[in-house]
Amino acid sequence: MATKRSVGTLGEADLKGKKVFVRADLNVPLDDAQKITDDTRIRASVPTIKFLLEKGAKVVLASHLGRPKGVTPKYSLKPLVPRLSELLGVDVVMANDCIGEEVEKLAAALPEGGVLLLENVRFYKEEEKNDPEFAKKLASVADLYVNDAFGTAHRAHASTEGVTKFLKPAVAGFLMQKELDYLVGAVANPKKPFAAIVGGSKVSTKIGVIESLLAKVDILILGGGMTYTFYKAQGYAVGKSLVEEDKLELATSLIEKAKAKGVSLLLPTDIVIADKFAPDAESKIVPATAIPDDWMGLDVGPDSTKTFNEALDTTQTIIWNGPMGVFEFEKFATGTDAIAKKLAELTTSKGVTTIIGGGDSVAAVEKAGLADKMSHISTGGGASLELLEGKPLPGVLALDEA
Ligand SMILES: Nc1ncnc2c1ncn2[C@@H]1O[C@H](COP(=O)(O)OP(=O)(O)O)[C@@H](O)[C@H]1O
Ligand SMILES: O=C(OP(=O)(O)O)[C@H](O)COP(=O)(O)O
Repeated sequence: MATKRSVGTLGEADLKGKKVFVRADLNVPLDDAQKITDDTRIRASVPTIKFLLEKGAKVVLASHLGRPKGVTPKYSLKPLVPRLSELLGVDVVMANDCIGEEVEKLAAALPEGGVLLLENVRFYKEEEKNDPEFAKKLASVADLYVNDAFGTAHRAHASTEGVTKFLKPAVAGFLMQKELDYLVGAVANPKKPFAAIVGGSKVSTKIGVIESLLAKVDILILGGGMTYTFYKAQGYAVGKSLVEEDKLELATSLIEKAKAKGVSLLLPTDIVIADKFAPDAESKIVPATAIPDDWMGLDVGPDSTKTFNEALDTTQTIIWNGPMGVFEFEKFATGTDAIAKKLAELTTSKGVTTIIGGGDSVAAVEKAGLADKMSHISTGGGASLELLEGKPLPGVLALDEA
């Protein structure tokens, strides 16, 4: 698998006085008041940046946040500056853009040991299009490139892939290296039985991964927003629940493939429904087949949790990506908390290998105070699933070979 190749790492380059373009994944969850609700991804990016600063480098730091369409204040990286500054022990300078004259000036004025945080690279559509001109502009303010954004390594974007054509050396940061070391090992040769739990809201991204997962896992548990596309494909009424209409055929074929391959595919059998998408929504538990019109499924019910737990009791390796419900609302956090507790218990008492990936899944585990009970907390959900699929990660392939 191409992703297994060794990539160049830090320490091999002469860093003093050099401007280093660091692509991190600082895509952290923010609440309505723009307050960071989980800083795992920021903390995980600190060792690489600190190392560079201690070597006398000047760090130009780039990331995306969310999935903005154009410049959207809600997705600005500005709210991250105080926490970043605190963790790094330097006053991080924030640019209003990620390319252009102001960025050039601020980068040129950076002292050794200074950090310039660029504004959200996804404010430009050219980022996700991997536009070479845009990549060239990003690269123009630095001398070399470090990719520490494991969570975005499955995206061939300008700041993760295109930029490496213009900056050499292009090496992996410590977080990227740590994630690859752990996940490639755990995933290439998992202890069996092997279960994957997939939930969350990025249905169209993750449903495609399921087909390949069926070739690897013994048990596949689906929950969260993934559920309703499968329900609808089976002819159930799903009310106002999250559904990807153009994935219904795929969902049907996945159910059939799971059967043919002898994979135990578990969908929730009961659901916590809500009359609106809000923390104070009215809620009730209904069978999967009985979601009324105008209601939406926001969590898995207690019977489902019981079935999932029994299945997980038989496993040796579990990879979990995507919450079981809208855990940000207390009323709909029960199914997610139950999975977090079960995985912590299996890790500590039975030595099961548990890998949690994804910004929100990790946030849920942190919120439950169980992060240190898991075998590995990964900063990438989609990225760890694609690695598990055996797909090469473009952000890794673009780096220099060791
Ligand atoms: N039934 C559901 N309907 C809508 N959103 C959901 C549902 N279940 C979970 N979610 C949402 O999914 C989001 C996380 O999805 P995703 O980004 O795919 O996970 P991760 O960040 O762990 O990879 C959370 O914000 C959660 O509120
Ligand atoms: O949060 C992320 O992915 P994840 O939710 O799969 O962990 C990464 O920052 C990538 O974001 P994207 O899925 O919008 O490209």
